[in-house]
Amino acid sequence: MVNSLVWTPDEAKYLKAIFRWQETVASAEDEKRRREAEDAARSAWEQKPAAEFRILVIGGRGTGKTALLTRFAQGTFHGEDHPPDPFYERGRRHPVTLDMTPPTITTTTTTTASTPTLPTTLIPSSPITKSNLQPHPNNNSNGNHHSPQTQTYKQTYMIDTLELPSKHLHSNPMLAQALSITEAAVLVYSVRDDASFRLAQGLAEFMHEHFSPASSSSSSFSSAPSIRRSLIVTTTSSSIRPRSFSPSLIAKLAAAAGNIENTTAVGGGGGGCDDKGRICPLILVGNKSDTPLSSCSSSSFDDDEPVAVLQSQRAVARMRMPAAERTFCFSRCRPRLGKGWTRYLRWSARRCCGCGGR
Ligand SMILES: Nc1nc2c(ncn2[C@@H]2O[C@H](COP(=O)(O)OP(=O)(O)OP(=O)(O)O)[C@@H](O)[C@H]2O)c(=O)[nH]1
Repeated sequence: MVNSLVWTPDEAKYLKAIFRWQETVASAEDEKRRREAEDAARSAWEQKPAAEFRILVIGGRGTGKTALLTRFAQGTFHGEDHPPDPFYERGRRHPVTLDMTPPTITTTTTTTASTPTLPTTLIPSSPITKSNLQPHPNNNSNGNHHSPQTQTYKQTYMIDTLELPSKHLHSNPMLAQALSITEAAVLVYSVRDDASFRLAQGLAEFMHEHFSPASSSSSSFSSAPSIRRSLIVTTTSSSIRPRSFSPSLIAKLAAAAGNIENTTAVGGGGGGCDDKGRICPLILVGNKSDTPLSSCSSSSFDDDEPVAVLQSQRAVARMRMPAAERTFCFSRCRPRLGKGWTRYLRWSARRCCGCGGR
């Protein structure tokens, strides 16, 4: 029937079939992603992670922290209709494998591609084994390399994400304690909810103060500011020996936890170092960006882009510290739809203070 919401039996049957088909496709895809995530986790675990990192995920109520972490660890999205996951305990543990490039490698001897050798002093943070060292496709494969040489290798890290319950957000001691046991923070707000953004700004300011050398009782920072960039980040996990990691590596891992795709583009964010010299990269994540832009209020737009993006950049710019890498600071995501939001990434990259769109 035209112009009517009453369907003929045939139309109803047809629509039902379509909906059932869509459901089947969606759940099959989700199931496939979940299985892939599990396989990846298993094989990464077998490779033995080089280190563990704790990443704190904070943000207002209902901003999608659980959704982000479920997407991160399981590759799936649990909507309102899904029953809660009984195994979810305010956090997820999941491995992340990154392509690593040693900062500089100069070899004076002839090496072969099958048995690459790296000067031990150039190994960045953890042992490189033959199994995870893979020649870069651009490398000369005839075996004769002369300096400079670039080789990438894969390194797996275990990420322990902790979600801070929103009721603890207003307790500064609680938040400070949570920050003191984590290596990086993912700060989440919902792009649909101004109040959650204001809360995120307040949290960012708190973190700025918490990690600001100015608030530190130690005076060594003010006397030697140039040392800050190379300060050692140590993990507090008793099973891991303290060692040095670059802030950009931690930022990449935090980006992975925050479902920020293309982590090679994310070098760091706001943040700073506390009085123990710990550097805490911060990544600000605008969640639920699957909302069609046109459905948001027109006052939220500027040149077809939401003002929240600019607000986020300002918020992070305000808290940028000399210790933090000056590259990426925040991004938007949509765990509901999974991957595929590089448009936002590129958009933010272009506007991110001086980092261009690498
Ligand atoms: N459309 C859409 N909905 C989302 C997205 N992420 C989360 N949600 C929904 O938002 C609601 C809240 O998500 P949660 O992940 O439970 O949020 P939370 O921050 O963990 O909430 P609290 O634990 O109460 O603080 C749920 O109904 C999710 O399905 C998204 O990217 N898009």
